[in-house]
Amino acid sequence: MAAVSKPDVGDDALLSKLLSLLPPTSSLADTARSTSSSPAHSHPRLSVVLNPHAGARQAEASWRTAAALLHARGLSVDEEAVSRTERAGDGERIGRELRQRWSGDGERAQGREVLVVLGGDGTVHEVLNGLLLVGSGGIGGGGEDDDTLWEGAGRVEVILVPAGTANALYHHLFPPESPSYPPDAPAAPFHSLLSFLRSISSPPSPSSTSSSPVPTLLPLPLALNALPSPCPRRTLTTVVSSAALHAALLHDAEELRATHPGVERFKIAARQNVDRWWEGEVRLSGRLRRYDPATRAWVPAAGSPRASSGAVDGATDGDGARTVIGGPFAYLVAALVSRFEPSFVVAPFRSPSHPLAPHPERDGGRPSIDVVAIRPLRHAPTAALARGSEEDRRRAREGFVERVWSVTGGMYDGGSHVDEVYGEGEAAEEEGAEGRAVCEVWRAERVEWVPVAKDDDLKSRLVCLDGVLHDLGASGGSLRVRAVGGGLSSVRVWT
Ligand SMILES: Nc1ncnc2c1ncn2[C@@H]1O[C@H](COP(=O)(O)OP(=O)(O)OP(=O)(O)O)[C@@H](O)[C@H]1O
Repeated sequence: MAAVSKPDVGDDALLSKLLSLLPPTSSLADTARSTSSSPAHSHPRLSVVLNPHAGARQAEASWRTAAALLHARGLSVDEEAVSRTERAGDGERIGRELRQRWSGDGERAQGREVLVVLGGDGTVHEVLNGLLLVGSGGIGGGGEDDDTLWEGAGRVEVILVPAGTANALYHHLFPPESPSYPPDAPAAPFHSLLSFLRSISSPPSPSSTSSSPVPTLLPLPLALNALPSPCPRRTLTTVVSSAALHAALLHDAEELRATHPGVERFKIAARQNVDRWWEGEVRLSGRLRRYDPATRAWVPAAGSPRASSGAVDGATDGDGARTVIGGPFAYLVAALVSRFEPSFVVAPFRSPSHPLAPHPERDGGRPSIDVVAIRPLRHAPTAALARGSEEDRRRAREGFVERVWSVTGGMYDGGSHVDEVYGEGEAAEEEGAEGRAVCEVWRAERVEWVPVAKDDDLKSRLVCLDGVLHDLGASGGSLRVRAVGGGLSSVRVWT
């Protein structure tokens, strides 16, 4: 990083507004240099990855604003430190190259690396995979535990500038319903950058920015996904691993991208798939809990699983509980973040400010994933109908659609679906409110999805990893997901 001439400022009024949100200081670079003995303040080196193709193609414009803001605070970025993705998948190459540069001998092998990512979730996903996933690992035999994450990850600080369509990770970190992050404010895309700049400024004066959120470096939640033969590979996720409706609708939504560039394409695609059910089972293990709508708290899940069909195993494996959840499923996601769109809150307990959020101390430093599922056969009338003829089963699926819409309505209503319970006599298993939950939520360390794969039905086998679709194949392959990160050695993001 070196100071360069003042970049283009597309919108001076916006720049002034952003500067007014920062504490006054003569030069942040001076401040950073003068306090370089402290790791938190050591001189940061900035690199930028920009996806010009993401979302509504606003990444270049956002970068002009971000660059101007950095420049105004004495932290300009050389053009050679800015990488633009040139095609799909390019983010991974750039992430790999950054790791190689940062792991070399000399100065770059230590100290802070600040990475500004301008794109959507897909861009973040690609860059982090290239940056963090090292070694060939092995999925067979030793399982996904053979994998290694780059040991230098703890030196990397990410600044997110949302430029995609959904920007789930960004809105998870800066929820638009929070008074601190009003979605229509000019600063809305720059909260992460502002936090970083606040962190290296002199302490705020009592009158200046006392209402600003305290800048925090938050470890990014990550999961390692192992895909089966014949194309075994590992992928890191930062948002979601999913199957069933979520994966199927993303498949159809991709075909709608050209005609419907905004998030409405996801709703159209959901309507095309909402009456489908997915056969298979989910295996949960590690530290395992289940949400109880009666007490609005986590309860231990071992010994208390209730599946509508299929095997149930509540055994303890020495590393926590192990439970098998039988299908069919109408909805199934393993979420790392609270939401998949700004106000589509699928896993509310992931939200950093929620009382049931993952908590490094309470969780003993163990990372987690929240599994959110809808199993139609937990609804007694639906289960009764589904036991009949093929035609009855079709009617059962159609009849259950309104339940799925009701749950997704709750997702758009701040995440209220987690407290939706069946009425008296409606639940297939009457075991208190926990048994009557329409939508089940578990928190686990490891999740395995074992679908009943059908040769002639791609959607029965599809999984979605941060928006990227994968076919598990027709030969009985499963998706294994393991929570990683969340600790001191993780990549962290400015919030
Ligand atoms: N120059 C490019 N041309 C075409 N595609 C690109 C280019 N650079 C990156 N891509 C691809 O663009 C895709 C979309 O990017 P990204 O996911 O960041 O935006 P989005 O889909 O609009 O947002 P979100 O994932 O937040 O909904 C990525 O899958 C990436 O591989």
